[in-house]
Amino acid sequence: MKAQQILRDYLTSKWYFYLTAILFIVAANIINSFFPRLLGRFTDQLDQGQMTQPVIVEYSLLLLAVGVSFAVLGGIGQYIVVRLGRLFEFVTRRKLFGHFTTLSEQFYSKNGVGKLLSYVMNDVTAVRESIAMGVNQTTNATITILSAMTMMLLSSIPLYLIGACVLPLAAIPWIVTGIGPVVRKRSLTVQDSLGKMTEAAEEQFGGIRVTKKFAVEPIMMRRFGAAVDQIRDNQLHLVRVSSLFQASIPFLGALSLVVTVAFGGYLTIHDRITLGNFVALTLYVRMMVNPLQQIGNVINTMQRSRASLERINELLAVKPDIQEVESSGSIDLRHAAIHIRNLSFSYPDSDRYALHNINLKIEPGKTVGIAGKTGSGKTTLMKLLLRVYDAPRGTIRFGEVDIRDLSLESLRSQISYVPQDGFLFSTTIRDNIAFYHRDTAFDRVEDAARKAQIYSNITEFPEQFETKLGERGITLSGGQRQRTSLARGIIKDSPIMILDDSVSAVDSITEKKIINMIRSERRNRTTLIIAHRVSALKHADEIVVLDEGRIVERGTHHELLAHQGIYATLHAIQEEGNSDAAL
Ligand SMILES: Nc1ncnc2c1ncn2[C@@H]1O[C@H](COP(=O)(O)OP(=O)(O)OP(=O)(O)O)[C@@H](O)[C@H]1O
Repeated sequence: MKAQQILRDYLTSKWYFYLTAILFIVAANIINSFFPRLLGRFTDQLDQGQMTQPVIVEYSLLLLAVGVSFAVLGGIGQYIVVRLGRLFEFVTRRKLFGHFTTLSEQFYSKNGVGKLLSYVMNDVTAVRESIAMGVNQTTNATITILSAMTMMLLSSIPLYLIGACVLPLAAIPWIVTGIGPVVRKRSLTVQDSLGKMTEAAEEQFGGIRVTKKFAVEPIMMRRFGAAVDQIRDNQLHLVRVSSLFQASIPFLGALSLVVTVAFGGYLTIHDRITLGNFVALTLYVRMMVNPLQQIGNVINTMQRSRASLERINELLAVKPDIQEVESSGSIDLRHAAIHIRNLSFSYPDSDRYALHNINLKIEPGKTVGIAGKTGSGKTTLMKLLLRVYDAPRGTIRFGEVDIRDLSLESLRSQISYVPQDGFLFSTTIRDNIAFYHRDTAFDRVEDAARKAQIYSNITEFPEQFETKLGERGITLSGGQRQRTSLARGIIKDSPIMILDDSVSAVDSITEKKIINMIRSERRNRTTLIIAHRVSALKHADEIVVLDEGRIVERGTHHELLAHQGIYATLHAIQEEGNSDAAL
């Protein structure tokens, strides 16, 4: 995507509104340029002793008409431009958010949430400001300068005088092109450090509970302080150069006025120009300084927002890691066996295999338990089944269809994945459980809550299922969160269910009830259970044990106990724990 793509598309789609706004601003400025001319004439009549009461009234009304027309027409033009700028902000944020939803886990593990927020907030605002300002002030300035020049040329002010007066202003474009790129570069650094600060803030707020429990607030303050200091340094670096830029333009304006007053004044006292023309000339030169300053501001802002625009466009150009093939289709996973053949996988930025040569066939309707130490690859295997990451082609099939030939919608809508720490949204418990279909009947929500053994907890809250969670509501305990997330998985009622350590935070009695419920609910439907506790796995049709990414044991509970390997050791330790607890 080209650097200016999103902006160009927007401007092209709204060109007629922009044109209307520009016409209003042009008309306002042309009318405004009559101001000095009227005052010049007024001065001449005053000078020649022709001033009468009706003339004063006439000039006052004319000046009033100029002022009102300028305000009304300019106001309308400005309103349209500002409105369009806001619309751009809205459209771009929606587009960015829509794009974020297509990007994969890998993208999010590389880009912190704070950085992405900074794109959506700071960068979009910077571009919006620059378009509104750009159109408004550029039109204002260009027309004011052109009409001032035209008016000067149409009056009987000598050309050499006009030339001498506007000469200092000619240096402005030279300054603009010289300093502009420096402003842009420094502003890119500022935006980067703003992104880093948002990222740091996001992490600090996210981890505030841990920080407090470890009483390490000073360390966190120092770290955050470092991010803020970095911004200050970068901002000052930018301010130095942009202030120099801003200050040099009024200086040149003042220089023009000095020339006008000195040279124009000299010619006036020698009767080479009229007093009225001298007044008009001074006003015209004065009138041109502001627009020139505006042009400088616009260019300054544009340079800054260009950096933001580049970042937005780069982000929109990021392709999702997981791509669907054009011919992707859907199959009914209820009757499809899962075939995993010679599957080896390493994460994109890692040089070691997370899974080695996995071979596993899961017949439809069977329950498979997966055990293994932490880091042995259990979740990775599940991520590959959900295509959070892509497994090499040919290594995972559902029935006869390669996973890569299935549409993501078909695959993911038929798998219910319950992670160990399911994220709950800041909405009601009901909406969290009915996440997959918000309009699910209430009795089904209640039923799922009962099955997940969370019903009685929910009904104890004053607002029961309508209780809000998160920032504006209550905080659930770890075990309650896990069971709410389990209810969300149960209600989906999918052909395949994956419980990824989903009952690790509940007590053994509740775990037993949940496992029994899963066994009866999911009879004849494929279920994969990852667990560290043997009690959650022992009823599975087959149990596989992973170690360092390899399947090292497989069989039923009894076969594995007889095998006297890792599983049997795990069982022995846990049994011992239970009997210790019983003593
Ligand atoms: N996004 C990632 N990028 C790189 N390496 C990863 C990523 N996620 C996991 N790993 C690595 O892959 C290996 C397997 O991790 P995985 O999460 O599958 O283990 P696990 O068996 O599910 O562990 P646990 O029981 O603790 O959940 C680990 O060495 C881990 O560090």
